[in-house]
Amino acid sequence: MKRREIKSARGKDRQSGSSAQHVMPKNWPPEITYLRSPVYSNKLTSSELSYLRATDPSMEQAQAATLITPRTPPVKICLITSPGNHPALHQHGLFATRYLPPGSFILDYLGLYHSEPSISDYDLSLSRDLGIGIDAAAMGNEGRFINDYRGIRDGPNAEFRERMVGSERRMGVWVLPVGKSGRGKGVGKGEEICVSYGKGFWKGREKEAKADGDCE
Ligand SMILES: C[S@@+](CC[C@H](N)C(=O)[O-])C[C@H]1O[C@@H](n2cnc3c(N)ncnc32)[C@H](O)[C@@H]1O
Repeated sequence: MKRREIKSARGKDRQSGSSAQHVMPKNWPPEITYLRSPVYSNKLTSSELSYLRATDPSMEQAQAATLITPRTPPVKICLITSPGNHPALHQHGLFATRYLPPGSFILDYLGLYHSEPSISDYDLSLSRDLGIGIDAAAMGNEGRFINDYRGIRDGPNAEFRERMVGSERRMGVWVLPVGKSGRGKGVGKGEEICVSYGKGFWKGREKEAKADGDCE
């Protein structure tokens, strides 16, 4: 399958092999490559590649109604300047540009599909069993700016869930469904989109901080 990667050029980008133009999202960092589809590490084994590109009929069926990927996701990248107690103050976050109903698809988390150990803050697990992750540290899309809900709101309003796009496995970001508790209310226009990174992410951070402290 041919991959199309978009390279930065004075804010406006051209898709290679196509005449389609794509304007980079506002506030996109120029040093990060903006992607519209995943990039595969050349170190992935053939069995890892077949997992990533396998056709899983049950998933395809389940996602049939949501397979159309909007060209421009309903999000914006914002520098967080307020409130002053936001835990990611002076970093960026991802915000909804319109009301997003419960259970709706927002965008895919794009980056480098790889299976090497990583300590990147932007590495999202795609298969724990195979050790495959999606690292958006050096390349990715708006998904890399989604913050964890802790310290921002009572709970997440979005979640990561796998989906198939054709025969390609992706990690999508979805608005939380209404759910049994009825807490999934959707994401309001202008509201920050937050997921749960999982306790493991923050435990790993604690360990790193402790190890750093031990060296002082
Ligand atoms: C995937 S990035 C999210 C985007 C990041 N804020 C940025 O501007 O690039 C993950 C990093 O964001 C920060 N972060 C995300 N959620 C956070 C939270 N709830 N509290 C503190 N830091 C958070 C942490 O530094 C974390 O390593």
